[in-house]
Amino acid sequence: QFVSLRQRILSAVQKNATRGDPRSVIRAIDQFCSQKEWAMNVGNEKGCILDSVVSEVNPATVLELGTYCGYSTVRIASLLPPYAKFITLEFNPDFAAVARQVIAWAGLEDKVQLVEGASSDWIPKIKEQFGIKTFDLVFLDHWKEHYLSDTKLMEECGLLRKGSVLLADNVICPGAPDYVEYVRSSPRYKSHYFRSHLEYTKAEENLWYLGIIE
Ligand SMILES: O=C(NCc1cccc(CNc2ccc3[nH]ncc3c2)c1)c1cc(-c2ccc(F)cc2)cc(O)c1O
Ligand SMILES: [Mg+2]
Repeated sequence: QFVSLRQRILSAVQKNATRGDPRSVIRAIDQFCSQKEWAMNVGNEKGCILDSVVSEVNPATVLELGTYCGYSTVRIASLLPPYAKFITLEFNPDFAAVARQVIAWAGLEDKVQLVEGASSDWIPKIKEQFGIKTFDLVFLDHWKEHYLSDTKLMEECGLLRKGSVLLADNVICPGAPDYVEYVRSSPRYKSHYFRSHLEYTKAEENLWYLGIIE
């Protein structure tokens, strides 16, 4: 019968990765997606940039918008200090179901809270629901047309502070032009982009890094 791509990714992890070993989970997904079927994980090239930003910020609080199969979730969670609070938001229940199992296979289920629902519903509730004041790091990797509205919503909800770092995937492909325009022209942001490639391809891509200066 039909097996979805996300199920095939999960099977590749369960077959080829060692339980409790996050690096083997990342390697198994990257091998599957570069040798068998493309999937929209951030991938290893951009993943290394993500790793360096996480290590540099060394965040106590992290928000990820767009869990998908949990690839970037595992990369981030494996680098966090033990006291860190990490929330990842996924709208699609099927993606969330696979991500939970991938995160568990990596042995990181205690490091991250996967929340199912829409960012616009959840962002206003995060402070009270999770006891979080502001986020040190936000990784945007969900619907590209929601990057700008959700960034503004996070600002309005007081979830960003001087020094908060937003890291946005796919600002070129598929692209988030309104978001890039807004943060580049806003005096409140110091922005920087990392040249890279679309996951598992040679297509040009950028990861957009911005520090909130205020
Ligand atoms: O579109 C993308 N990803 C977002 C996405 C996509 C589908 C479903 C969801 C459902 N998950 C979801 C939704 C709303 C949400 N609100 N809060 C959480 C949350 C979670 C999310 C994407 C596409 C490409 C790509 C495709 C094709 C191509 F040719 C080149 C490039 C590459 C990427 O790296 C990408 O990240
Ligand atoms: Mg992406």
